[in-house]
Order: sequence, then C-alpha cells, then structure tokens
Amino acid sequence: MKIGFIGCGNMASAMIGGIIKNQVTAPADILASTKTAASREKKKEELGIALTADNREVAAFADVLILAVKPFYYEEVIKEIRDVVSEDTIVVSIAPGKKLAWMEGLFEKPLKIVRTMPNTPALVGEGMSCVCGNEKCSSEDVDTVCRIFAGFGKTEIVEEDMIDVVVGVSGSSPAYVFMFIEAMADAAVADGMPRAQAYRFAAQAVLGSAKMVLETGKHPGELKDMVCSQKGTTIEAVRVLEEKGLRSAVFEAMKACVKKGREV
Ligand SMILES: NC(=O)C1=CN([C@@H]2O[C@H](COP(=O)(O)OP(=O)(O)OC[C@H]3O[C@@H](n4cnc5c(N)ncnc54)[C@H](OP(=O)(O)O)[C@@H]3O)[C@@H](O)[C@H]2O)C=CC1
Ligand SMILES: O=C(O)[C@@H]1CCC=N1
Repeated sequence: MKIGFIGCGNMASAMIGGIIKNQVTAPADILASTKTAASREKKKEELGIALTADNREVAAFADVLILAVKPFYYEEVIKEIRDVVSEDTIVVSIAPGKKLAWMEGLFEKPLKIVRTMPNTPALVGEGMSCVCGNEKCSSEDVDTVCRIFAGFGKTEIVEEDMIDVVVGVSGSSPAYVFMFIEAMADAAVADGMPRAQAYRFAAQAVLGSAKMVLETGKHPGELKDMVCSQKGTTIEAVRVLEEKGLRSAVFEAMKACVKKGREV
C-alpha cells in the first residue's frame, strides 16, 4: 500500500514515525510533499522517506492520500490535485471543520473520502484517532484507514458530527496535558527538584494515571478518592484545584476548542 502525505509538518511526521516504527508500510512506499526545500531536507533526514515539492506527484502515487496541510490550505491543495486523484484512491482528511460534503464538492467527482482526527502522541504509538468515511467508501476502505491509524495508536469509527468533539477531547488535548505536566514540573522545581527529574516524575504520574483509567475500568472519581487520604496531603491539593476552578477551566477551554473547530 502506497501512502501519500501532502504536507509533512508536526502531525504528518508523528503519523509517519508511527507507521514506520510499526511497519504498517515500508518507508519506500511513503511519499510526502512540503512547501519549502528546507523542510523537505529536514524531513528526509528525520523520517527516511522520499519528499517532493510536487503535490500532484503525491496524489498520483498514493493508494491512500492524506491531506496534512493546515485547514486554510485545503481548498487550494484540493483544486491543485483534483484531476490526478484516481477514483480508487482513498483521500483522508485530518483537518478540523472541513466537512465531507465540502470536500466532495471541491473534488468535483465522486471520490472515497475519509475524515479523521488524529493527535501527536501518534509519534510514540499512543495516538487516539477517529475515522468517518463518506458514502463512496466501502467498509474495507474504512478498515484500510483504520489499519493505518492503528499503526500509531487507537482508533474509533464515529459519526461525522462527533468529529468536532473529538478535536476537543483528543486532537487538541495533548496541548492541555503538556501544560499540566509543565505546571506540575515548575512547582516541583520551585520546591527544589532538578528540572529534568521533575518532567520525568510529572509525566510518569500522568501516564500511570491514564493507564489506571483505561485498565481498571474504575470511575475517575473513585481513582481520585483512592489517592486522597483522610487529613492527608492530596485532599489539600484537590481543595485548591477546586477553588482555582480546574474543572471549569477545562470545561470552558474545551467548549472554546470545539466551537472554533465548528467555525473553521
Ligand atoms: N498538530 C496537531 O496536533 C494536529 C494537527 N491536525 C491537523 O493536521 C494538519 C496539519 O497540521 P500540522 O502538522 O500541525 O501543521 P504544520 O504547520 O506543522 O505542517 C504543515 C505542513 O504543510 C506544508 N504545506 C503548507 N502549504 C503546503 C502546500 N501548498 N503544499 C504542500 N505542503 C504544504 C508545510 O510545508 P513547510 O514546512 O515547507 O512550510 C508543512 O510541512 C492541519 O489540518 C491540522 O489541523 C490534526 C490533529 C492534530
Ligand atoms: O490546533 C489545531 O487546529 C489542530 C487540530 C487539532 C490539534 N491541532
């Protein structure tokens, strides 16, 4: 299977890193394009794949063609490649807000289009993605995309209107989690821990907590209660987090994120 990426920035690089590491396809079967020569050189070295300046070459090469440019370049790129995309090609979007019907209209011919929403933990094989195919896609086509995405994490099939929510809860959420880890590490540094060690402690605590949610089946509130000893240290931290509005901050941030996705 030949996989093409139009655009090879943060998200495409994370996906390609996972695809290669997990041997979903060989590096020789991946072709990507970027806008600038400098980024092509950098990505060639970093990922060990072929790169080109020619988006049409990528579109003609790919069995699965992933549009990995910013949402505001989608229209320009689709118009540039539409006459070389074959009806057998599966076109994959990773952009928020760009609806299947809108892309179908721009391609001006019936094509297999799959909307997805990955996230950057794909780079370490721990991505979380959703997938939604249009009416031209068979279940095998959707399975093909799921198989690629399973190479760098977990994947679930959703209805199209759920994708905006996925942006908030997993597409964008690594950024909030990194802020949380950074803030915890800053506090540990303030109390005397060396910076590198503080990142290790904070990140491993987040990783372990996430695994407990996924693997114990217990409610997050119950897991929180298991940490909070009577008259203990944790409940004091929980009291301050509630006072400072952690839950409300997360709620409002995610509402802003989903709203923005719907406006793109
Ligand atoms: N970053 C993330 O966490 C996530 C991003 N996404 C989505 O992924 C998509 C890409 O985002 P991201 O990787 O962060 O963006 P980046 O800015 O990191 O990468 C964009 C890439 O597109 C290339 N590019 C720009 N214009 C063109 C063009 N006309 N033809 C070919 N290549 C072009 C750039 O080339 P050059 O480097 O030479 O400028 C660069 O390689 C977006 O739609 C985004 O919404 C989805 C989920 C998560
Ligand atoms: O910030 C963005 O728009 C993209 C989509 C999800 C994560 N990054």
